[in-house]
Amino acid sequence: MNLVNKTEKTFALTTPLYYVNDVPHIGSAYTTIAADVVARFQRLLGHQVLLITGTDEHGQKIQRSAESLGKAPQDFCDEIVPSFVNLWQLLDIQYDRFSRTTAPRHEAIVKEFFKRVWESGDIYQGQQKGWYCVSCEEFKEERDLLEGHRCPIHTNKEVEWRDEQNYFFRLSKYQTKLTEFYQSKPNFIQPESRRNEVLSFVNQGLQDFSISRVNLDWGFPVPVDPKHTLYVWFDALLGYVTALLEPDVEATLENALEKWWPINLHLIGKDILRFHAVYWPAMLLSAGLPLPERVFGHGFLTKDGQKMGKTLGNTLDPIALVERYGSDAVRYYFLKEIEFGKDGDFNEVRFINVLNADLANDLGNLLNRTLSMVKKYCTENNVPSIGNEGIPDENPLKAIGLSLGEQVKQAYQELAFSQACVAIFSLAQASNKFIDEQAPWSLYKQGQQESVEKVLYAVLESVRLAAYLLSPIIPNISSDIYQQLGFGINFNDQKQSSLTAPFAIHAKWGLLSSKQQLGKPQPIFQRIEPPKND
Ligand SMILES: Nc1ncnc2c1ncn2[C@@H]1O[C@H](COP(=O)(O)OP(=O)(O)OP(=O)(O)O)[C@@H](O)[C@H]1O
Ligand SMILES: [Zn+2]
Repeated sequence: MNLVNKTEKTFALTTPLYYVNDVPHIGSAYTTIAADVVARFQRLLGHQVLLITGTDEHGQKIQRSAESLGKAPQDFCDEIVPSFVNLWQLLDIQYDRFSRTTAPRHEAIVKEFFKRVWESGDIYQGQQKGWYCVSCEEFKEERDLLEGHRCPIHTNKEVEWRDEQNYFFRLSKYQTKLTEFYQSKPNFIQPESRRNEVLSFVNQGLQDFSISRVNLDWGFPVPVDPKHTLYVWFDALLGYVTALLEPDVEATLENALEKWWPINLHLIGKDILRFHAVYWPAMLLSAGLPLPERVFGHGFLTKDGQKMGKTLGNTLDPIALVERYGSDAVRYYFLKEIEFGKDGDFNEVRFINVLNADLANDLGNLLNRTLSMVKKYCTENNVPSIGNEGIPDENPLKAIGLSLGEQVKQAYQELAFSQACVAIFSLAQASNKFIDEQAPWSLYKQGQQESVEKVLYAVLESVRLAAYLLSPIIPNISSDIYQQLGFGINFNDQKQSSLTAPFAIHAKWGLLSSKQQLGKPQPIFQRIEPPKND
């Protein structure tokens, strides 16, 4: 059966399917924002994109969370899920599919997949003994535990001893195949440090892992032995596949995989790297399916050096942040300030300083002062009729602008969001400097109208390019800038903007023309007053 029929023009990516043991927090938002930025960028490139997010609703962790509130697990999940949906809306995250592992269609996919693995002879019964972290839903090596048998990720939780009959997946059989795969696809695991972690884990020798639980009923029954419940991770990873189904087709693997498989990018935090970079490809090899293209494990947002998380409860509420500062501000800060892949702490003073410096000053003031100067010094309220040809390539802004599009494209493709921002803001900073040096107000007084218009054109065009290249990260601000420059483009209407503002045209310096009628100068980002220290 030829299950896959993917074309170059499609791009499918996933966030983790988040556990619904509690409402989402800034860590959950971090991955989802990054995924949305990648999706938006791919759409600008003209690709057909499928952004998948969702929730992982089975397993002991969820069952216990529900029990502690005296609720039935399904009711509990149904109550938590809207908090994810609402947060994504608040953050302008435009996903295409929301995959819930309790969806009836998902069970059909899981059964079919299980059957393929079963028929490969990779599932057998055995005795599982070991330390289990319910918050990770994972067995841990004794040597990795903290004092008092606590989980290194959930430092407030003790692991539990398990000794039970389970079904196992023959992971050890895939040791060589996986090693060969990692070698042939050096970009499969990113960043490099994560790849090295995985290689060293695999080199230590892979052990089979159990894929069923007893004494737990919140999950799918194991198809060949319903007394057992399927291990939550086995079913969760397949949630990515179920998400690929069109809404109205029958839930079969063939239908799911036809258009979008293999997934181009799994974006995850480093806590769940092993599942995605080792277990998942092995399961797919066993089922005879092609492997995903790339897994990127980013770092942790930390509080006092510890991973923020629902279990630890040391989280930051993204809703409060968005309500106070707006979604663009939150999106921008986390992607600009923390190198993607590394850990980063949140600090409110830093947050305010970065937003004021970059969005309010470098970009916002730049646009505002330039538009005001056009009003004052030019006879018409259109972009000065200089055009790209009127500006020599040595012009300092054009010189940066000419190569910026390609540079930023590469940064986005490498998920180097911070680098993309730095490169884009170097153009905004150069523009501010250029205005100060050229002093169009003096040129105007000296009657050098053409020189004035050249300066203003070069700056407006640079602001446009910066706004365009930032649009995946700050779609609202970019749309406002575009509107003030006379484009009727809203980057939150991605269908429209990918057609009317494709990367091939809008990422090039020199697009503005005198046809553009300028709008009223309005601040695009209000300066934030730092909190008073009292
Ligand atoms: N502190 C964090 N920093 C960055 N990403 C995070 C953070 N916390 C969660 N995530 C994102 O959420 C994923 C884990 O989802 P999960 O539902 O387990 O959330 P969690 O808050 O870590 O839960 P818990 O604390 O119960 O383990 C990570 O792989 C990552 O994508
Ligand atoms: Zn844990």
